[in-house]
Amino acid sequence: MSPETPTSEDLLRDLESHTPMMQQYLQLKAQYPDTLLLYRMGDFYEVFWQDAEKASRMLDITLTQRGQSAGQPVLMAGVPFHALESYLGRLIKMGESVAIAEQVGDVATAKGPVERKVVRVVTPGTLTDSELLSDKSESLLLAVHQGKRARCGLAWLSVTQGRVFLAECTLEELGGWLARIAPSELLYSGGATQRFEQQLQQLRQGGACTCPLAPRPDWQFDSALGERKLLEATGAATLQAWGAQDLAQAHAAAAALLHYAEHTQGRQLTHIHSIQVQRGSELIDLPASTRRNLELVKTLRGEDAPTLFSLLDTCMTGMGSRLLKTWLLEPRRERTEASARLAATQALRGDAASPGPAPWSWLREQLKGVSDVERITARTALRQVRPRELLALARTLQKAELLAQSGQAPEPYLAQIFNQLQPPPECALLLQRAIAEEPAALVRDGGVIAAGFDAELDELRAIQSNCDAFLLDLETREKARTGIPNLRVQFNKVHGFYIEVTSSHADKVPDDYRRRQTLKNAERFITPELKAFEDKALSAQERALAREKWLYEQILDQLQPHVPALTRLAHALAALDVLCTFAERSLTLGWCAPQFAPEPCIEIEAGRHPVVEARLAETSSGAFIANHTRLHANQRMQIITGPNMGGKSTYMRQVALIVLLASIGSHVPAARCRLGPIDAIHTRIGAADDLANAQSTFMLEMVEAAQILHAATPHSLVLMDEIGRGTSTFDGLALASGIATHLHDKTRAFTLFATHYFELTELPATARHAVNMHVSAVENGADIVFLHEIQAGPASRSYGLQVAKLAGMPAAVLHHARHALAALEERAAEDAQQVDLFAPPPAPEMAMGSAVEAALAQINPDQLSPREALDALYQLKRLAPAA
Ligand SMILES: Nc1ncnc2c1ncn2[C@@H]1O[C@H](COP(=O)(O)OP(=O)(O)OP(=O)(O)O)[C@@H](O)[C@H]1O
Repeated sequence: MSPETPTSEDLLRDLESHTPMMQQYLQLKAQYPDTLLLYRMGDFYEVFWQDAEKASRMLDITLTQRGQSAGQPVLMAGVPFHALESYLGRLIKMGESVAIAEQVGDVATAKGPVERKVVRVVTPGTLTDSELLSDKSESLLLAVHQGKRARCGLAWLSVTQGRVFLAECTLEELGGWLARIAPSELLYSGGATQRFEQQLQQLRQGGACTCPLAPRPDWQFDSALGERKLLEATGAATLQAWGAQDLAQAHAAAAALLHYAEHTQGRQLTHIHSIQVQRGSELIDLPASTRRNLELVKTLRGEDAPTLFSLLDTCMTGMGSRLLKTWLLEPRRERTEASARLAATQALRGDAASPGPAPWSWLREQLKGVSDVERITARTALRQVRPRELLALARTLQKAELLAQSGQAPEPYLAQIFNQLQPPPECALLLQRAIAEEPAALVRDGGVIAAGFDAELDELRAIQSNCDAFLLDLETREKARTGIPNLRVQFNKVHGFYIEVTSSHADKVPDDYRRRQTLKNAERFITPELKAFEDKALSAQERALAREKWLYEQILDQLQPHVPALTRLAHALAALDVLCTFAERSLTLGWCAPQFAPEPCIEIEAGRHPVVEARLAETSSGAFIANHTRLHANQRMQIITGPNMGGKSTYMRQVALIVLLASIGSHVPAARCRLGPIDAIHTRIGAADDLANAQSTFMLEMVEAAQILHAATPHSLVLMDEIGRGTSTFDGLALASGIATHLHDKTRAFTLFATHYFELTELPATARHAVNMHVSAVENGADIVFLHEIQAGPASRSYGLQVAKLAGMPAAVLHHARHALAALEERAAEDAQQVDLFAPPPAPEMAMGSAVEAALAQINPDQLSPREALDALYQLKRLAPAA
């Protein structure tokens, strides 16, 4: 921003001295100080001063200077009105918010600048336009409240859904929540402490969320206000129905959330009909690192494919794709829902022996072309819906009705879905009757309401289309009445309708003809009947348009009560779509139904990595080798060794993916799968320098490993891939052995521990719940052939040099390395003094005189009130040795 360019506050101070148009602009801008304000001027949207500089930089549009206002040169930049959506899309992608001021006054009657109003505020987290939204993902707005005692309140919603989500967590857990919710925009209080704000920024930089952070006024984060707003939005008397009554911190966040959402939409959100409270303890924990490492929805390079989601998502509708993504990222620990989905999928797969297409295939045919009922419903509630969307909704409701009737499903979960597919009858009927077959894109263009819906509109339209017939009819009648053979009834724009009689027949003109215009050889007349017709015809078009607009508003009014039922219907369509997808994927990819077990276990027979398998098939690079996994209460850890490129990472990831797929109620890429309770999937795989956060590869590795050791439980699945490789061999080995021992003895999580430190294969000798596994490879002369089979026992060697040869390492380097390796192995054999890596260490020494330190260690500053903090300080003072 150029330092000379005045800010809008500077300019506002001198409001009176600006031109009337700039005064109007500045007054509007004052209401949206942090938002780029696009100001409609004729065929352009203009931005001024600092906004102009910003927009010109971001959109690469020309910055111009035109005239002066209050002695200041006016800096401006503009975009053509017809290209607005594409510019908006770009700005939103860059995290910018945009307010759009349209001309709302009458240009003809306005004195001074035409009245303008901000009609829309488009922000990354509150998008509703289908052109700006991705079909396959939600755009979520999240508000975070800094509560007392290091607690946070969270409230989030997608404006295109009818549900608000609430949660509360500790400050430490916030990163995990942000990663899980993945908001498009995050609101926090401008009154939050500096430390809290820094923490948010750090989480953002650390990749927990990538969206813009927007501070909002502190008063909006008010718990009582939030509770009231939630009650108002849902129309409920109490929040108990959703178990959302005792969440004061989350209510405070909800207050700011709803306030902001309403502010951007310019109206109350009337389509919020339910609240969902999310408790961390109900979901299987998938930390950000796990989502990333398992490439659930993004590849490690940040692309959309190939990922688990891209492989799974053959949904027929955007609603289905979005729901599938939600299911995938929010697996539940409790298995009732997953079991219901599995039973439904089984029913949809059908019976191979029965004739005709399988249920899933027939249903997917019906789901083809189904419109985005969820978003159309939200846009209806927000009164932003376009005529063609209503037509699409009408057609989908017809389809849904057919589906509802066809679905005589004995399977209870499907029966419940089919039940909800029944559209509200009056709603379907209303839309069928009201909307024309091929409506114009916008109501203001007319031709939106169907013929036969409204008598008055039909009459107005009839006047326009029957004009010619009426005039011919009148001409015939008048010719007969007056006996003037060349009498003509005509119309021109200046004089309107008239009857023209040549001068030679002037004597036959009847008394009721009034002269309108005299020409050289003719006279033009008007009659009371023609005058009445003229009045009707000339205003008919305008009146028809006005009538259509009014009727459209009436239709929107009548649709409002159906919004909850339509939201349910949308959800049922989406769920049906995902379940059909589960059935299709299961059959196409040869997956099996998992079984849930009450006791701790992960048993997989012939498991495969679905994405690697698909890629091998695509590139015809051979078949994927299936592998078994057996983990249970007495065998909780596998130490996996074997050559580079042998398939260790693939194997570990496939176990995690199978566990996740089973947990969401999908079939899994295996011949058989039995799964006990799971509360988290932790992964420590690979390492990428986190330069943004100033963390080295090794530091990041240790931070992630430490987090896992703190968070994992006996019901967690932990993948550790080559821990310790980022530092010197001894440090790395020592740390790896410590971590493996801790996971085995203390955490007792199901652990897959891949390593190149052969020393670690000694662990199972003393750790009774650990076993050695290795990926097989065979040597073929100087080359190596990977078999990718997981077998019992430790690997014999690591084949690093052979892999380097495969990678095209120069022969001279390999020659050198072979010599070096031989020398190293010889020396190692000579001083092969056994070091017992797994011998228990002596108890850590208590440092002398550490009473102060011990007391300090007990203190958690985030959980102290100011009073308690002061007391603690006095206590420390007392403990400190006298100086
Ligand atoms: N079970 C399998 N069947 C067929 N091909 C496989 C299998 N597992 C792995 N591969 C192939 O081998 C490649 C390397 O696998 P992976 O990355 O898992 O090896 P790794 O043992 O972890 O190697 P490193 O120790 O170097 O990390 C994969 O990209 C895949 O193409």
